[in-house]
Amino acid sequence: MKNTLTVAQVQMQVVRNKAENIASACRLIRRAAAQGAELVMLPEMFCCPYENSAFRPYGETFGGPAQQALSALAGEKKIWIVGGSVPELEGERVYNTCFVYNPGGQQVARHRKMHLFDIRVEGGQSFRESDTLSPGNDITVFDSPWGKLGLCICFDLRFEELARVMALQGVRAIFVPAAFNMTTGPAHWELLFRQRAVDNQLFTFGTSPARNEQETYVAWGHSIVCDPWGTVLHQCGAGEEVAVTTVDLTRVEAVRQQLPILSARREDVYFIGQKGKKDCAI
Ligand SMILES: O=C(O)CCC(=O)C(=O)O
Repeated sequence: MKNTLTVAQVQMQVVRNKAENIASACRLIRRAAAQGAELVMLPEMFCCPYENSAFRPYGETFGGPAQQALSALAGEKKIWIVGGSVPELEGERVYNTCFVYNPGGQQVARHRKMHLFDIRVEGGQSFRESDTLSPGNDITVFDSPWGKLGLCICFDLRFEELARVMALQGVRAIFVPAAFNMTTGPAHWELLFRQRAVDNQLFTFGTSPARNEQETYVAWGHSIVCDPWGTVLHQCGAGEEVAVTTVDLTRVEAVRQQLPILSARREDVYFIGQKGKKDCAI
């Protein structure tokens, strides 16, 4: 198993033209590959404005143009690509989906966002993804030369159970294409990435679009990498950036050994209801 991983996070500016977004993503992925990235990661909805009215018209079925471009580029550059997310059309439904490609250009994972982002913060951000999107129902973990890796999309990160299940399945890093906003970004972005990293003693990578003040939904930016100790190894600003970070994955096993919290959990008492009779999953 490889222990050193160089990741590039493409914090790109998303515009209103889908083809232009795909072209920008490819241009920045090429730049990342030239800088030595072994795995390149894009933001949530990298080829679509983050807007309910846009998800269906910008969407694509399985094997659509954004997916084809990323698969071809992964094969050409012999890199891994965690392809942010795209609106994926299937029948009447639209999913917020992340596809992952290996250096052979094969799609090796697909995560459909499981928790839809429906919030209404007084005096701040409102959004209802469930007006247009359907939730996925599967936890996504995939094999790589660096061991098992996990995926979740933006709001999914708020659900500690999801990250915990992935950690218990053995993942060493969780990749999170995301687009927090100007209300929840400053309040919770860094906190959540550090929190999931510390709780589960693994790396977290969050990649956001660059901020665009003209858009209806203004992304926070601040793409981030946290290590299993909760240290922020890199955090971008708000503008367009390709951030390249090399991590030492043996930190996962080292921290788990030095501070053994995962192995010290008391599963025998973590349940709600009568002792010995688990009637509520946690
Ligand atoms: O959880 C948040 O604050 C932001 C989530 C979000 O923007 C999303 O799920 O797309």
